[in-house]
Amino acid sequence: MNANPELLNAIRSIPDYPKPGIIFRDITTLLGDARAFRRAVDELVQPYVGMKIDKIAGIEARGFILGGALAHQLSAGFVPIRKKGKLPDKTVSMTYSLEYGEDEMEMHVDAVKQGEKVILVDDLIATGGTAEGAVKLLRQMGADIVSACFVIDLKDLPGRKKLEAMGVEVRSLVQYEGH
Ligand SMILES: O=P(O)(O)OC[C@H]1O[C@H](OP(=O)(O)OP(=O)(O)O)[C@H](O)[C@@H]1O
Ligand SMILES: Nc1ncnc2[nH]cnc12
Repeated sequence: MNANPELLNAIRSIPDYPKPGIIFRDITTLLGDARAFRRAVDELVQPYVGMKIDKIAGIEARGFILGGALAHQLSAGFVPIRKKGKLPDKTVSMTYSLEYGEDEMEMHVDAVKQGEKVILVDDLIATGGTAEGAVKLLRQMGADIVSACFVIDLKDLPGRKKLEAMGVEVRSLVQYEGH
C-alpha cells in the first residue's frame, strides 16, 4: 500500500516516544527535506486541483505547516483549529478524545461560513479523536467538509473508519501498521 518510498524514507521513527510502546512518526525530517516536503504538498493537493475549495482547516500544531502550503496551492483561505485558550476573538469549542483522556479545541466563530467547502488537514491520523472533533466543530459552523487528508495513517488504529463513518472522505500518503 505504501507506493511512496521517498516520503516513507523522509519520515523519522522514534521508538518509545513519548512513552514506552509508541513509535513516534516524526515529520520534521520530511519538512526539512526540500524535495520531500514539496512532494508531500504536491501529492496532498493533487486530488483537489480544479475543485472550488473555500478553506483549508489545519489542526494545531503540525496541521498548520501543511495547511498553509495547501491553502496557497489551492488558492483557499486557511482556518486554524487550536487548542483551548489560544484564539483571541469569539470562539466555538469542542471536546475531543485522546488516547488517554480528553482535551478541547477551538475555532473562531466567523472562520467558516455556512456551506463553504472545506478540506481538513493534519500530519497524522491515529485514533481519529482529534480529526473527529475538528469535523464536528466545522460542521457545527455549517462547513461542507469535502475531504480530510493526512501525510500519515496509522492504519491499525480506527481513525480512518471513524471519519468515513461520519461521511468524510479520507486520504493519506503513507500508511504504517501498528501504533
Ligand atoms: O488521531 P488521534 O489519535 O487523535 O491523533 C492524531 C493527533 O495527534 C498528534 O497531535 P498531538 O495531539 O500530539 O498535538 P501536537 O500536534 O500539538 O503535538 C497529531 O498531530 C494529530 O493531531
Ligand atoms: N505514533 C504517533 N506518531 C506521531 N504522532 C502521533 N499522534 C498520535 N500517535 C502518533
